[in-house]
Amino acid sequence: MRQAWRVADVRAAEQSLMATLPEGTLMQRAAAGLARRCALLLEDAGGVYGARVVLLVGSGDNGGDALYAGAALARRGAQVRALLIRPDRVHLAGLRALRAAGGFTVRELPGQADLVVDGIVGIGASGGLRKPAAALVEGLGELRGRSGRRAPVVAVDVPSGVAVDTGDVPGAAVSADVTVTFGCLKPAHVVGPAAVRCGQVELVDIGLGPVLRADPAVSVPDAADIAEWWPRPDHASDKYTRGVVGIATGSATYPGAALLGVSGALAGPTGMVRYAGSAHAEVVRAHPSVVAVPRFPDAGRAQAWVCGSGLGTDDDARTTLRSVLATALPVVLDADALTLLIDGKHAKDLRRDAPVVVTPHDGEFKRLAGEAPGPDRVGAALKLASWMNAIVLLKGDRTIVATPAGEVWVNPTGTSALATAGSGDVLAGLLGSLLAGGLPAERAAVAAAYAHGLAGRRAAEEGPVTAPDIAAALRHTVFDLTGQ
Ligand SMILES: NC(=O)C1=CN([C@@H]2O[C@H](COP(=O)(O)OP(=O)(O)OC[C@H]3O[C@@H](n4cnc5c(N)ncnc54)[C@H](O)[C@@H]3O)[C@@H](O)[C@H]2O)[C@@H](O)CC1
Repeated sequence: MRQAWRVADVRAAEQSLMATLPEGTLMQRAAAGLARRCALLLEDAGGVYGARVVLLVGSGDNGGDALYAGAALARRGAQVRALLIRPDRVHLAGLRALRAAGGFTVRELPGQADLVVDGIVGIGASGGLRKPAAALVEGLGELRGRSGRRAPVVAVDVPSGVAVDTGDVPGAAVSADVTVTFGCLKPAHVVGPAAVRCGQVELVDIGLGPVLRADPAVSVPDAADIAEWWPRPDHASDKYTRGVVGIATGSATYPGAALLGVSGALAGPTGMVRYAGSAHAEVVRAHPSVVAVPRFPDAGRAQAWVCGSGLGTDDDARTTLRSVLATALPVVLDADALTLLIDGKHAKDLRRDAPVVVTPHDGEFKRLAGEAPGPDRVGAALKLASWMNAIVLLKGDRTIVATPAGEVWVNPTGTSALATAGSGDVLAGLLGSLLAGGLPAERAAVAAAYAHGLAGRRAAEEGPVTAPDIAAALRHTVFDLTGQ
């Protein structure tokens, strides 16, 4: 897994590390790593010697990093030009180093470049990018160099203009091909529209790890985490010990929601799927292995329930939701179940010991929380999790999982292929199966989002994606992840 820390925690760690080191050591380490990555890019595009490098240099230490890295490239024969955003406020030692290496300053963006280094602003940024930097970043992607190739943009620490702690992009901002960051990841590298602006993120070790004492702001799972967590049967397993998941979604009016939830659940680790609801006949016809009944009280035992999508919002739906919440089992609430929560009539039902996972998209989030997630999606998800005492899976390009205890995960496998009707039903079913299979609720939510994203990508390889394609791709995805 990867983890990201907030600016205040990074600053505290840097300060305690700097106190033990000769002045400037950290910047030298950062600049060396930055220069190395820039040189690799130039080597791929005709070599460092003779390459035209443009540095965009802001007034803080981020600009200092760019200047020192520029000096290192100039020593290898690159033609390095620095455009100073505020010539009256520049990292003087960095500028001296650049000049001593043969680099020089320019007043305007040159017409040609083989590489652009964005050192306008780093973790010291506040608010959106200000003039004149804002105007400067507009045309960056157009610069071309030797053999007409577009000049890659390398962001120093973070792309200038992004909100580092939230991943928001409030205005003009750099879109980087590569972001070279120092010490640890920050939230902007992994969440929100900023993450897309980072391009490929490369972490340079400057020795921060041992002094980074604060809890991370967000964690990002990788395939190894999901493989480790995924419940697997062993020689002693039977259909009951693997867990039984119950699906209370869909209706005679919306049987599709039931079928999709069930198909998501069938791709999970449980040994049996039960269904309770008025789409029972359709469910059995499509999935003969499912034990389906019309009413929740007749459903039999399960280890987790999924309730919501396609259920409707009438009295019967309310009764089902109330019954599901009255169990002592982990529960996933989606779609119509979330709508039923909005009037507060189920506040008492939500006071339960077993976990509740809610899976809103932005519209549902707004109705549940009373306001849209806004620019700080992690903060918003955490607030709702704490308020509802539930795990919140906030759907999006980078789906967020937030817990009432303050943990946050961001899913890295999202794809626009998942933005299709019924996709969330498949996710909820899979999540229910992981819960019933015994995973702690936040891990079940993280693992479900991860596998769901991979399945969406896999399905997209074969053409336009519908929800049944995602469910079908899940089986292969789970096999790839777990070997089973
Ligand atoms: N602190 C450390 O130990 C290290 C810091 N390093 C670098 O230092 C950076 C942080 O340096 P600073 O604290 O000097 O801060 P920055 O260089 O990120 O930014 C500070 C400057 O940017 C201007 N600024 C702020 N918001 C702006 C906006 N919205 N539009 C335009 N200009 C804006 C401010 O006027 C200020 O002068 C890191 O991102 C990293 O690149 C690295 O050298 C590694 C070590």
